[in-house]
Amino acid sequence: MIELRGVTAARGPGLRPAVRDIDLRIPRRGHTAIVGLSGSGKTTLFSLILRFLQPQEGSLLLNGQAYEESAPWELRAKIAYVEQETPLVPGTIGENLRFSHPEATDEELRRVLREVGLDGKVDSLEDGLDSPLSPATVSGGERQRIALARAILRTPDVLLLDEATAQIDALSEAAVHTVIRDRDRDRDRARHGAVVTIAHRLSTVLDADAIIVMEAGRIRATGTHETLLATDDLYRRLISALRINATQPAA
Ligand SMILES: Nc1ncnc2c1ncn2[C@@H]1O[C@H](COP(=O)(O)OP(=O)(O)OP(=O)(O)O)[C@@H](O)[C@H]1O
Repeated sequence: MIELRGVTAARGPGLRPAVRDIDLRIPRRGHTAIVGLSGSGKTTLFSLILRFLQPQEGSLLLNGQAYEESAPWELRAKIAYVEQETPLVPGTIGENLRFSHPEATDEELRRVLREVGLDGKVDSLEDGLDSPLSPATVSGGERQRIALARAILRTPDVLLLDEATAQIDALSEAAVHTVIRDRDRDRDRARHGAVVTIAHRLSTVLDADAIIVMEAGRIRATGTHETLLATDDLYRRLISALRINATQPAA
């Protein structure tokens, strides 16, 4: 479980805090979605959880242990992060997938490629996993799927996913959701660990067990889709901005 206690943090020295007085508990299992307008502090929460940023006030804990008491690598081994704009390393598909886990076998790489629906594409390439990966040859959606495949090579305790805002193809979108929630219980990440998304799509928000609404650096409200729809005006506006019929029942 990740816990933030009274956390206030700025993005740099001399800057005003980007998040203030954050009290948040992310359960060990399940899907937590963060929503909010641009600049409300969603990415800053991820930076804090990843320890890229230190709080000015307050503290963070992972499974009851204060962040300062663990080595950065210990935290990073438990937390996987899928960025919105995934940096690809120059090299082959295999090298990109093995970036954090050089010891992974070809069989393991195939398994995660299958999970994100890229196995067919890789198999169709003459050199398979040894094919060079160039940012010019993969779409934004495929990039995020490669990052996701990399993140799930070893089951992380916490999977942080900053969902792509750019239009991505339907297959990629579906693959991302399947990784969070799979009909196959063994592969359902939210059943085995914590999945935290910065959600930019309706389907992701609807999927969440808990939703956090950020506003101007603070947590404005927390709840399920149904309770927030009934009680929170900003949530309703965010949902309609996602061009959704707010009365549509949760899928
Ligand atoms: N690298 C940075 N340097 C300085 N200020 C920053 C930096 N990144 C974000 N901020 C500021 O911190 C505040 C919170 O930004 P943050 O990126 O966490 O919001 P967000 O909700 O993730 O927004 P978006 O949806 O646009 O990514 C904003 O006022 C923003 O201008």
